[in-house]
Order: sequence, then structure tokens, then C-alpha cells
Amino acid sequence: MVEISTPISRSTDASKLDYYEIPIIDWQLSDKDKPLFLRQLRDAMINIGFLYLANHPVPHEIIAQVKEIAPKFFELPQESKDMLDMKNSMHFHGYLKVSGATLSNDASVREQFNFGGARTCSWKEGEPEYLKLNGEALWPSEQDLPEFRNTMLTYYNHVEDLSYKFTRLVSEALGLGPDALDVLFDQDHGNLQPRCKVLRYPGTPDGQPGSGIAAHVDGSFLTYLLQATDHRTLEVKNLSGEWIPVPPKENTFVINLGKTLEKATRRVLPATPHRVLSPIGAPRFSVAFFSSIGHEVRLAEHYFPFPEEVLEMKYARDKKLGVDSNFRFSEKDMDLAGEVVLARKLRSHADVTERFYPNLFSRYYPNGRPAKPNTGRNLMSKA
Ligand SMILES: O=C(O)CCC(=O)C(=O)O
Ligand SMILES: [Fe+2]
Repeated sequence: MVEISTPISRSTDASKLDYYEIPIIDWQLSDKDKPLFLRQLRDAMINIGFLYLANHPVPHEIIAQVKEIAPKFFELPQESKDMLDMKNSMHFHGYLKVSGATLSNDASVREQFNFGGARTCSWKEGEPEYLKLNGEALWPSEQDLPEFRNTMLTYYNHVEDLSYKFTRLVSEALGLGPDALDVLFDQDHGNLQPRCKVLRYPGTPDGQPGSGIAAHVDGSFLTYLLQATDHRTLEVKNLSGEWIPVPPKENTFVINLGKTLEKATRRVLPATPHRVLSPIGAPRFSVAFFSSIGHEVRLAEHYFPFPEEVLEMKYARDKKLGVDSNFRFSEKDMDLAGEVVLARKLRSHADVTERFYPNLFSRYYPNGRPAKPNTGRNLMSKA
């Protein structure tokens, strides 16, 4: 059990909006004292945007197994990793190595393995291209890395389950019914396959701090992050624009808000900027789970009637920050979520686009294949 040493003391006091510590939310409090749990969650999400979730239901043994096996993926011979390269996956799963200048001039350095839950691809000739997004990941063979697929999928299934439960609590924390946000998850049409990334950040060769992932906000609905080593190199930007460390805490997830949730709530919950510095010394490992909404949801079509007290908190925050509280959708927010996600991935991965989406290649790459590699990041925009 994690000791809850830092209960949220900030409440809704607008004069105390800046934060230097990330709140710890105790999952078990949702059973013991739900009104208190919901108040803490609401405050953490509206005023801070990052939280640790402690005493969560994902079994500790599974987390320990993931921490042990995840680094082993990167110890596979380069040849084996190259066979699993994302350029071989229509569904944008697989291995990516990012180092130095990329398409978006992100000078970050990391390796990653991207996967999703066990799903078959339902796409058939003539159907929308975004249906190609869901599908079976590329896995190392059992001989190469015994139990990796099994362990990572078990972990994924637990976190996916947690993500739906947590989303219902978020809905309640915002003063809506527990099932109000269910319309975004569109059970009948099949969700977009949530994505998971195993990340390795090598130590900087010269002992100088470098960039592991540059400042960004996630494109996800919510992100559930497992910090698998003891490094203190994950940082979030607080409301005053300062970078605050988010040190690992045993058996917690770090949860942050993505751009999809920001839009769905019309900025009651703004996406939170964060970055990872390259470690000095031993490599850092982490596993990020990105929840996502239904393929056929158009974000701008949904309106959630937040109660006055929730809107007041948003106005107080925005006033303090000097930010305009009016929210405007962009034209893209009328598109299907599947199209939006596919466009983002096509823009980042020229090689996958050329091979598996040839009809769209010239639209995204009118000048042909770019010389620089892709970013491999699941980003909506840089912070
Ligand atoms: O590795 C981490 O701790 C964060 C990863 C991250 O922010 C991302 O992949 O979007
Ligand atoms: Fe991120």
C-alpha cells in the first residue's frame, strides 16, 4: 500500500493554483468515501492535470513482471527488433528507434515498442481506411523472448479495464452521471484500439542532460503511465510554466490528461504538457497506456452539461492564468475520431503510409518521402 502522505490541500482556492507536488489519489477511497474521492479527483484534474493513482486494482505481481520483462525487449539483437519495425505494420504497431533530428525537429532519443490488445483487423477493401488502425501487434517470437506477449497483454487488459472504470469516476467527478462519457466510447462500433508503448531512454553518452521526449501534450483521452525504473526525469509543466519533477512512486500510475479529453470537456480539463529528460547513467524504462475514444465519434457533436460549480472552477483557473475561457472547436473536430487519429499517424510515418495506405500517400507527402525519420510519438501537438 502506498502511504498517502500528500492529501490535496489546495481545494478550489484560486490563489493556490500553482503546484510543486503531484497529488496522490487513493483508488480505494472511491469505496470508502466516494464524495471525498470525487472532490479530490475533480480538483486534481481541473487545477493540476496530473495525478498519481495509488492502491489501484492492477495486481502488483503483473507490474513486477512487466518491469522485469520490458527492458529485455530492447536487449534483443538489432536484427530481431528490425524485423518488428513499425514499417511492417499496417496498424502502426511495432518497434521504433528515434534519435536526433526528426520530421518535427524533435531532437529526442529513445527506443520504443508499440502494441495494442489482441484484435483482428476488420477492414475490407472499400471500407474506411481508419478501420486499418485496429489489428494484431507485431510480437517477438516465444523463442526470442518467452512470455513477453503474454505478460504485456495481461498488463494491457488490466489497464484497459481500469481505464473504463476510472473514466466513469472522472465523469462523476465532473458532476455528470457515471455513464455520461460512455457515448464517446461507442461500444457498438468498436473502440479505437487503445495503444501501449514500452519506452527505453538510453543514458546520455557524455553525462550531459539530453531530451528523451521533448515537451508535448498527448493526443489520448487519458494516459496511464508506469515508471519502471527509479529515474526522476519525467517532468510536467505547472500552471505558472515551471517544470516540476514527477518522481516514480511504487505501485502507482501517473495519469495525465490528453487532447481528446480536453476537447470532449471543452477545456474544463486541459491537456497537460510534459517531457522526459534523458537519464545520466543507466537507461530509463517506462510503459505508457493511451486510452482513446470510438472510431465514429465526432467530438464537436457532444455536449456535456457540467454543473455550475465545475464551470466556476474552470473560470477561476482560467482567470488566474489569464486564459480565455471560451472554447472553440476546430473544423477537424467535426471529423470522425478514427480519421483524426489516422491522419496524425500518416503524417508521422511516411514508410507505413507508402506501403499500406498508397492511395493517401501523395496527399500527405506531395514531395515524396521525407529524408528525415519520423518522431514515433503519439502526440497531438508540442507544448
Ligand atoms: O516515458 C514517460 O515517462 C512518458 C512518455 C510520454 O510522455 C509519451 O510517450 O507520450
Ligand atoms: Fe506523453
